[in-house]
Amino acid sequence: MQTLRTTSLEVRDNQLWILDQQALPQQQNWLPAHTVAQLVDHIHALRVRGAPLIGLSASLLLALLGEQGVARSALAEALEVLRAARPTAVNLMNNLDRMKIALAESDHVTALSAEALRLVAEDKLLCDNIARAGSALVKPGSQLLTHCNTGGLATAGVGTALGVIAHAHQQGLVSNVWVDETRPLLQGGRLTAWELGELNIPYQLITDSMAASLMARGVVDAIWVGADRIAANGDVANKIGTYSLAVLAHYHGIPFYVAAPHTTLDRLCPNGDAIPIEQRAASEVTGVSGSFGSVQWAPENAAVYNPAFDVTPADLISGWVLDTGVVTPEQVKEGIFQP
Ligand SMILES: CSC[C@@H](O)[C@@H](O)C(=O)COP(=O)(O)O
Repeated sequence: MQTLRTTSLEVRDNQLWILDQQALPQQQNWLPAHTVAQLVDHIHALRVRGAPLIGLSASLLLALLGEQGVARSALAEALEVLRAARPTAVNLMNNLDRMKIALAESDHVTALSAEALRLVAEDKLLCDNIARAGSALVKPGSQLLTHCNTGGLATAGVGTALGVIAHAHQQGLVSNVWVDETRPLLQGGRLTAWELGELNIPYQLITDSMAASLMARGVVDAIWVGADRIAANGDVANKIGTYSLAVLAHYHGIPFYVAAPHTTLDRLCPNGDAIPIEQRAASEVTGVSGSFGSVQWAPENAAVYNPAFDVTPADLISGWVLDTGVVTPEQVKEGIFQP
């Protein structure tokens, strides 16, 4: 396969490499993702993360394994193992559905490579379209608040919600970005802060619990988040903490926007209750670990509840900003996301 490089994925010497998103921003380590076991381990550990990126990494690896001569039956098994790597983000399943069709073609090796490269190229375009559609909603001088990481690290392009913010900033519309640190794994504090710094976009990092008082002070003009799955009724699963922001935004009369590619839409999922929510290890809540090592502050054997995502009901969402344009609450109520 041709050499390919995004912010956090690389195909070099016919092998897949990933930028370790757990070591960022202190270290920029490119790690091999040459086997299914390696990639699944990276996905579990969130070294590869973000709904679009998970799907793209799995598709590229399948294509590369095909080129290396792995048998069609073994590729089919690999596809199912990859599909189960993370349950909430539907982009993984959507991308692998397309790879499965390629796998069934007579020249499956060529078809898999072409499809994986097409998915990467498409994702870049989807991000650009989302950024353009979303920035039209940003008012001059805005202070925007975002949660988790939805930038170039999480996609093959400029990102989703963060792509909107970056595009709006280029147009001179953004005066400040409030970055939720995003407990427990700190994707905001580590990754979004790093990306905004690289892009020279002014931001201030806050702990998640500070968002309410900022809204009460009137210094948040809009909230922009990504999505891991959008159900047919418009409910959205996204990083834990998103729902609290939506409730706060509703109370304070602040617009709350979800930005995502159409690959995040699951028309067959009727509502948020039907979205599988990943439960994660207790150690993520009892302490913190990273390139600096590990610290635990909770008592040994503390009982922990650690869902990775929550569901924001459609009623709290002001607009779904897709690559196809802005979808309004009225359109969602009329059934635009229904099958
Ligand atoms: C463009 S990324 C969209 C979502 O995947 C993002 O908002 C998010 O919740 C990521 O969660 P993560 O657990 O870091 O993969």
